[in-house]
Amino acid sequence: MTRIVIIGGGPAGYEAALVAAQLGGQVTIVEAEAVGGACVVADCVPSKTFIASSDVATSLRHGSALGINGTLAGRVDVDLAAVHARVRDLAKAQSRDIGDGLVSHGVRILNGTAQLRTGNPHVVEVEGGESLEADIVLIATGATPRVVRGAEPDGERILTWRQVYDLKELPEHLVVIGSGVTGAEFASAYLAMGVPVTLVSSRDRVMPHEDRDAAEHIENVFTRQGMAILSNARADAVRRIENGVRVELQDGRVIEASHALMTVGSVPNTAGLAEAGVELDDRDFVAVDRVSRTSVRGVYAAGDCTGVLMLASVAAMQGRIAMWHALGEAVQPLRRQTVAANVFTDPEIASVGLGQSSVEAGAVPARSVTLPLATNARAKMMGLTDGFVKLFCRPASGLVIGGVVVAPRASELILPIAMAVENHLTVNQIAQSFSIYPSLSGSITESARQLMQPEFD
Ligand SMILES: Cc1cc2nc3c(=O)[nH]c(=O)nc-3n(C[C@H](O)[C@H](O)[C@H](O)COP(=O)(O)OP(=O)(O)OC[C@H]3O[C@@H](n4cnc5c(N)ncnc54)[C@H](O)[C@@H]3O)c2cc1C
Ligand SMILES: NC(=O)c1ccc[n+]([C@@H]2O[C@H](COP(=O)([O-])OP(=O)(O)OC[C@H]3O[C@@H](n4cnc5c(N)ncnc54)[C@H](O)[C@@H]3O)[C@@H](O)[C@H]2O)c1
Repeated sequence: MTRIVIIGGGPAGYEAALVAAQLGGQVTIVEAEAVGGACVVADCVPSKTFIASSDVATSLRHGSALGINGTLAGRVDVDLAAVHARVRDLAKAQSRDIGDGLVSHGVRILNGTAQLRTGNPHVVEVEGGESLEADIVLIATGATPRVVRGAEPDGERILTWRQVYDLKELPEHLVVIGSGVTGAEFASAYLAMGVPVTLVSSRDRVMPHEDRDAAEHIENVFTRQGMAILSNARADAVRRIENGVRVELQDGRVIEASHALMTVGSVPNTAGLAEAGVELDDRDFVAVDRVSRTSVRGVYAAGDCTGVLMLASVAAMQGRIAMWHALGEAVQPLRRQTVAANVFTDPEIASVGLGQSSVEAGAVPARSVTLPLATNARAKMMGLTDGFVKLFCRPASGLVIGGVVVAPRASELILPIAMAVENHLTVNQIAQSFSIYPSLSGSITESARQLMQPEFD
């Protein structure tokens, strides 16, 4: 039996474990905190659960435009203790369910911090516990919030995104520092809950890695809803002052607020690996190829510790690919161009495949169309004025190569475009598919129709 030791029980680790157990491996997961990983107990699952509550606040406010008054003069009443208890309970239950699933598949779970010693066999030492010999090791140790010197989180007023669920009251004024996806999502959620938000953005626009039109669209929505966005602004220091925080920007500007939320990115949990002979890249992520192999034979790595695309779905796929490869199954290398991703702001941004920046950089020739949601019959009925659908296809063949949806629940609307990209469908094939009338997805078939080429073209 192949002995497989997996370090880290997040999506990369637990999905890999399920595949390896299914293929007959003898599998042990060593996890320092809780099964499910930071994804389930601290990052993705808690934030999306929190956002589910802020979405309700948004709907209540939006109701008055449709003749339903659920709020008092636009104010919503947030029971923060109940919101946070729900976040914690759901994360715990999810962690428990994943643990139960692993055990029922025969996976052994050990609690503790693991240290890798490479060799033949490899040895994984669990702090204060066993030494495990392994034929195959998967490093799936994830990442940790980055700390800016001079702006160290204290868990009370200066917070990481993992600490917000300990707050007893909503901030009177929240400064969110860093406008990547994490910053944008929290800024959006707190704004919906009625908190005055200032967003400190180091670039000239928020979410610099997202589709430019989508990011600008969301920035306009944020501003219209009363968020203050400071562009080209880097925080140098965040200090405690009486009853609040003082944020000092590099250009001399100062913001005083009740709380600061640091969303300035993550650093990989890869301490000790270079010493074990595992090659790291210049940012300390584990260097891997497209089937998750590291520089050491028999040692694979997956998920955030590789920095490939820091998404739970990608972590899980990298983990599965590692085990399929290690255990001799046919395997398709990771294809970044088919990965769908979603930003859970209000409205959401979902995207897949090649986008505007690749087209503008001349990396790929494409035709595209952008349909504002305001032209969609269902959107009109729902009182939606923001959002759009954008579709990209090859100029001659009409092959769908990418798309962006900005809409409420865009995460649910992107799938037909993701399927088209994955399965090499053309705009004609999407255009000929029935969408429901009236529906937001009708804008996807409509944009495909607008991109259709006559047969003789
Ligand atoms: C705020 C936020 C929201 C997010 N929302 C989404 C989203 O909506 N959708 C999405 O797809 N992605 C989202 N992500 C990204 C997603 O959370 C990560 O991509 C995912 O957690 C990566 O999984 P992983 O298995 O690599 O690592 P993790 O989930 O971080 O798990 C790694 C585990 O390894 C353990 N570990 C570390 N070192 C050791 C050691 N030496 N010994 C033993 N155990 C160890 C840790 O305790 C941890 O439990 C979000 C991220 C953040 C920060
Ligand atoms: N919905 C989702 O799928 C989801 C949600 C959250 C995070 N993630 C993933 O996690 C990864 C990390 O995202 P993130 O947003 O946490 O980090 P990030 O690194 O993408 O963004 C951090 C931002 O903070 C800025 N910054 C750094 N120091 C600063 C300072 N001193 N002052 C002001 N700004 C500063 C950076 O320039 C950057 O724009 C991404 O790959 C993202 O896709 C995904």
